[in-house]
This record gives sequence, C-alpha cells and structure tokens, in this order.
Amino acid sequence: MNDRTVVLNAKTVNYDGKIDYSKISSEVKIYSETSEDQIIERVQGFNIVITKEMKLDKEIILKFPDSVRMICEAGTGYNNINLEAVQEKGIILCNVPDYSSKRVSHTAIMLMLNLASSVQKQIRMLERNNYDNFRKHLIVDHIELNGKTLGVVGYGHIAKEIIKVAEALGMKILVSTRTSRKDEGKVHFTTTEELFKNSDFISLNCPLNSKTRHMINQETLALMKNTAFVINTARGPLINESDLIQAIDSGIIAGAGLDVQEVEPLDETSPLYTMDKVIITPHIGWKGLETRQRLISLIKENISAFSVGKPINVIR
Ligand SMILES: NC(=O)C1=CN([C@@H]2O[C@H](COP(=O)(O)OP(=O)(O)OC[C@H]3O[C@@H](n4cnc5c(N)ncnc54)[C@H](O)[C@@H]3O)[C@@H](O)[C@H]2O)C=CC1
Ligand SMILES: O=C(O)C(=O)CO
Repeated sequence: MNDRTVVLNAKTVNYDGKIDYSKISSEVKIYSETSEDQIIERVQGFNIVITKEMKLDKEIILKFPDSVRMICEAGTGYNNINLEAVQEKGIILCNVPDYSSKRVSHTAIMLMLNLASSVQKQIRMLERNNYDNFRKHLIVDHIELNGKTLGVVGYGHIAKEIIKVAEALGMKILVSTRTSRKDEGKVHFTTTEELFKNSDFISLNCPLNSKTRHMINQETLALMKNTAFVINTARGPLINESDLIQAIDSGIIAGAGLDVQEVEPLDETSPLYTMDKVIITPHIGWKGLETRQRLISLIKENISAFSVGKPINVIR
C-alpha cells in the first residue's frame, strides 16, 4: 500500500482540536503548521501529501521527492496549487468536491438576508446609541427578496444549493456558466454581462483561475444596478477589491457580502471593516463541525481509492 501520508497544516481544519486526522491512512504524520521552507524536508519519504489552502508554487512542487505520488487538497478550490508543476512531476492532484456545499450556501444566503435587512448597520447603530435613540432615529433599508433577481456565476454544487433556497424565497434566478445551456425549470441561463446588468444580488460561485480573476472590476461594476449587492463565497481575487470599494463608496452598486477577500487575512487597515453596506466574514463558509468531519472522511476515501490504484476526484 502506497499510503504513507503527511498532513502539512492540520490546524487549518483542526483549529479547535475536534478533528482527528490520524485514521485517514495506515501511516500518517501530522504537522499542525508548516512554513514554506519546511515543506520539502517534511514530504521526504511520503507518498501522499495533504494540504489546505497552502501555496504550493511551481518551484516547490518541482523539488518534491519522487516518493510523492499524490497531493490531496483538503478542500474544493485548488487555485493554491501549480497545476503545470503537478503535471510535469506526474503527481496526481485530487481535491474534495461537495463536502461543504450546504454550509457555504448557508453563508451566501446569510450574507444576502443580512444585507437585505441592513442587519449590520442596525447592530452598529445599537452599539453606538442607547436603545431609545435606536428606536427613535433608526432609518435603515429593508428590502423584500421575493421578486428580486439573484444572478449566480457558476452552476456547480454550491450554486445549486444557493439556488434552491433563493427559489424558496421567491427570487428569480439567472445563471452564467462556462458553457451555454438550456433553461432548467425556473433557472434562466444567460451571459455574464446580462447577468451583471439584470441582477439585484450577484453570487460568485465559480473557481478562481486566469479566466475568472478580477471578473468583478471597474468595468463590470459599471454594468450593475446601483441597488445591486455582490456576494462572494468563492475566492477573493474574483473581485478587484479596490474597484469594489470605490464602486460602493460612490453609489455605483449598493454593497457586498464577502466571505473571502483578495488577501487573507484581510489587512487590518482595509476600509471594508467599517463600511455599513459591506459584511465580511473570515472565509468561514466551510467551517461547520459536521462539514469538517465530512471533509476528513472524504479525504480518507480519496486516499483509499489512490492506494488501490483507482484514484478519485482527480484534477490532474
Ligand atoms: N467559502 C468557502 O469556505 C468555500 C469556497 N469554495 C469555493 O467555491 C468554488 C465553487 O465551489 P463548487 O460549487 O463546489 O465547485 P464546482 O466545481 O461544483 O462548481 C464550479 C462551477 O463554476 C463553473 N465555472 C468555471 N469557470 C467558470 C467561468 N469562467 N464562468 C462561470 N462559471 C464558471 C463550472 O462550470 C461549475 O459549474 C470553489 O472553486 C472554491 O473556490 C468552496 C468551498 C468552500
Ligand atoms: O474548500 C474550499 O475550497 C474552501 O474554500 C475552504 O477551504
């Protein structure tokens, strides 16, 4: 069995000590954290490398010893890993699809409901004022979601979960994805440009790659309604953050809900922290306990499949 496994940054998943990596394969070495200059030394002699959101660039992967036959990204997005180098080394790269789709969809819907009811603004007003003032002077926007249009970029696992809830809320659904498709039920497929023009909420649910990086920028923001909100639970660099901040500040769009940011953790000087029409969460979409337990059992399935010569969830 070629399943000698090293986990390089277990703490990213097991930050609360409730997650057990020890049974994912017959032999596992677990490191809580690994710095960039420790990677090569730590993967020596192992067949399988487990990482989460760690940058594995071309230079590092090309230095991997020949013992390493598989890298498993402990998550869905794998934009942190250089695909060219993986291919050049003949290493199998797999990910974990669909372990967190429901949990991430809850986060996207939470951000949308929160923005629709100005919850963040109300909490801030409560913090700043006593309750009497709060009651007397509170004027915040409350919009109804029924009848509004949700535009979803991407039509994968998470997008479909978000759409189920949005439909139950009475929203109209537009979707743009890589390939053109026929409408499915009430889901209307369109171009990204039309989606940006016609949506009240825009939810990003596609991978980050060279085609999608900065898909939200000054130009595309200008297409949107001035009442539109952008929700990003996918990857921060899908949005040019300074263009977004400017667009919200100048009323080009209404606001944003961002579970992911261009650079994580978000710099403490970022204006996003204090904007009333922006809600930020620190990439918590996937962080439920049940979600993380499911992640570990799916990693175990990836390893078992690989060790009997039938790898699953293969990216490259
Ligand atoms: N916030 C969080 O904690 C989490 C974030 N994610 C992120 O969410 C992303 C989506 O996850 P899933 O729905 O599970 O992935 P998925 O692979 O099931 O779906 C991705 C969808 O995006 C579409 N797509 C690809 N390129 C596109 C483009 N240029 N324009 C429009 N659509 C495009 C694909 O055709 C597919 O429909 C992941 O790549 C990951 O980056 C995933 C899990 C947790
Ligand atoms: O699984 C993913 O892609 C996430 O973003 C969580 O790490």
